[in-house]
Amino acid sequence: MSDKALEDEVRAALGQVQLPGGAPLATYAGLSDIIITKGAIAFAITIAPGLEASFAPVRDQAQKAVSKIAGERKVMISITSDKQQAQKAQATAAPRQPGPPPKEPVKGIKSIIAVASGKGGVGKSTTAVNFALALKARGQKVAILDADIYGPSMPKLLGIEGKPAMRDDGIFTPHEAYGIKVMSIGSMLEGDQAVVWRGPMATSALRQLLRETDWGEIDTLVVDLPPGTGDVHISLVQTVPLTGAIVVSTPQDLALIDAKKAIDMFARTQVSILGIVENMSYFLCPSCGTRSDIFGTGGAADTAKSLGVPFLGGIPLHMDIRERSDAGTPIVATAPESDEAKAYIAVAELVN
Ligand SMILES: Nc1ncnc2c1ncn2[C@@H]1O[C@H](COP(=O)(O)OP(=O)(O)OP(=O)(O)O)[C@@H](O)[C@H]1O
Repeated sequence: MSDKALEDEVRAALGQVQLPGGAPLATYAGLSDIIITKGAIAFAITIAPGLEASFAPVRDQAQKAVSKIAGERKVMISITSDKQQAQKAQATAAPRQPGPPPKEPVKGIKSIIAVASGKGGVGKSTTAVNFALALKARGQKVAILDADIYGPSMPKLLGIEGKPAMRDDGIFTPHEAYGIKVMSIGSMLEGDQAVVWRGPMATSALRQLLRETDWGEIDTLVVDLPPGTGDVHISLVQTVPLTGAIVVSTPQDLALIDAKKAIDMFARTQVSILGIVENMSYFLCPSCGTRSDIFGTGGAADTAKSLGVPFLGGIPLHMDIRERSDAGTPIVATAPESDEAKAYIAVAELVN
């Protein structure tokens, strides 16, 4: 069936779902575009603030109705509140719940650590995967959630292919690599879809990947966040209790300015900063082992000090880190005795 035909079927199904006032959801002004990908059907329902409770059954009914025609695709429906809709929806408004909804732990997961960076390309994902593997090497049960909608890289970094399996009840069974369970938002995206997945779609996908995955018993879930600060970060910090965040930066000043912004965002949302990791901190000559501080190392340590957050150490710029990442054979798993791997293990030791 073509995507357009499937979209029409979804709309027809939504015609059978009633809003609190009795009108069909299909014609509701707050219904977003319906996005169809190979792995998912996603849309958002915008409501007035305070109507969350009365729209929860609408979401459930829509989920059921669309799931019937979704086949293998995951159905992702997010409810998002918008002040501009407030007046329109006033007539059916339910009493407003005071304060934000409580943070809910994720079943089976003891601790969640987010890995963030102020900007792209500083080595956040490489650090996240090797940090997770270092925790595993220290005896923990570890999982990774790749929430980087702009460049999901866990499938490549861990040599994972295809979509995760889904049980009959719609719950994902995560991939497994090097003894770590892995879910990536990349399995829901196709090509260049990050742009349309911004906002409600991305947060809805994050919620489902977190909550509708059979993680088993996990000591630490490492979440690889998108670079910068945005919807995915806000959604994560508002909905799950985080143990804390690690911010990755390169030694250059500019990257550190961005890192400060990321730290500020976590501070404002009461997430504790576990520390800053300085990536590509120094160059280790592959043939003679000589260390050169080509970027002027120490910037992250100074920034950490001035912000009163821990400095977790530096990771060398080393060809082996890049080559093994590209090959899906991360250094901590495949060369744990190397100095580079030891740098990641030292970070894990400081955090845990
Ligand atoms: N310490 C390192 N030494 C050598 N190469 C590295 C190092 N860290 C990361 N890289 C390489 O730098 C590139 C960017 O790394 P990575 O994808 O982890 O960055 P990122 O911050 O997650 O980027 P994005 O924001 O695009 O997701 C990759 O090719 C990776 O292999």
